[in-house]
Amino acid sequence: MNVGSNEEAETLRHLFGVRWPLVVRYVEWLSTAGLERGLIGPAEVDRLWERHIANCAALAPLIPVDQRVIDVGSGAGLPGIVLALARPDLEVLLIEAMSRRTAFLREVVADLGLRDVTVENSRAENVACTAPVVTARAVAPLPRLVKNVAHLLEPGGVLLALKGARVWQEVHAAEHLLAKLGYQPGVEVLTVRAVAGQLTVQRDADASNDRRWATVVRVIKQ
Ligand SMILES: C[S@@+](CC[C@H](N)C(=O)[O-])C[C@H]1O[C@@H](n2cnc3c(N)ncnc32)[C@H](O)[C@@H]1O
Repeated sequence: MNVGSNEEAETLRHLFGVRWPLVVRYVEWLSTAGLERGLIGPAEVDRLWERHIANCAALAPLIPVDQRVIDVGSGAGLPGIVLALARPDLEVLLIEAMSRRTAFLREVVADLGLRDVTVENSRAENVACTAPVVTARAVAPLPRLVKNVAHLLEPGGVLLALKGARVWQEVHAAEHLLAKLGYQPGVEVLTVRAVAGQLTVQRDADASNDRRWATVVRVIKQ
């Protein structure tokens, strides 16, 4: 198991607490059935902790307590299942368009005993419910994402999208759409990393040269 630097490993253990064995089990699911069924590429198996679990865990400090969260395009459960494991106070709905993937998600949720996680096989555009928090990773470029999830957010609700090195290009392409789609003007770009055993959030730091830094775009609904 390659959890990353000592600091990152310590931070993850602290974050997941007593649920650590469940996270290890989830990683086993990803690297066995997830790989066999094509939800995880072979190249990802050795970097599940660093590139996927740690990256998704970075959303945990950005969500207030006892919230309902809709994770759009969950795929193999990233970030939705990681969030549910890190934050048992959250109620999480995983929306995934591909039935093969939702079958996997349902098996994992049942096996891990995640009673506050629900799985829905649908496209986000066709889902009618709303939540104060919507998350997404690697689902669509920001302009398409803000369009496809606007109806899922309650007034004042927050879209948290994990993004990569091209984040600023996506932000510039999306900014002019926000008012028309009912969002507050302006996009925040946040970076999250492990410092002294805690996940710390910074605004507008340059994350492009350090893959360990998770980059999160935050957009707020009016
Ligand atoms: C590249 S995968 C990323 C999966 C996961 N979020 C991750 O970071 O590993 C994108 C996933 O989003 C799903 N997806 C894309 N557009 C969607 C939509 N409009 N509604 C629901 N799911 C969608 C796809 O079926 C796919 O499983």
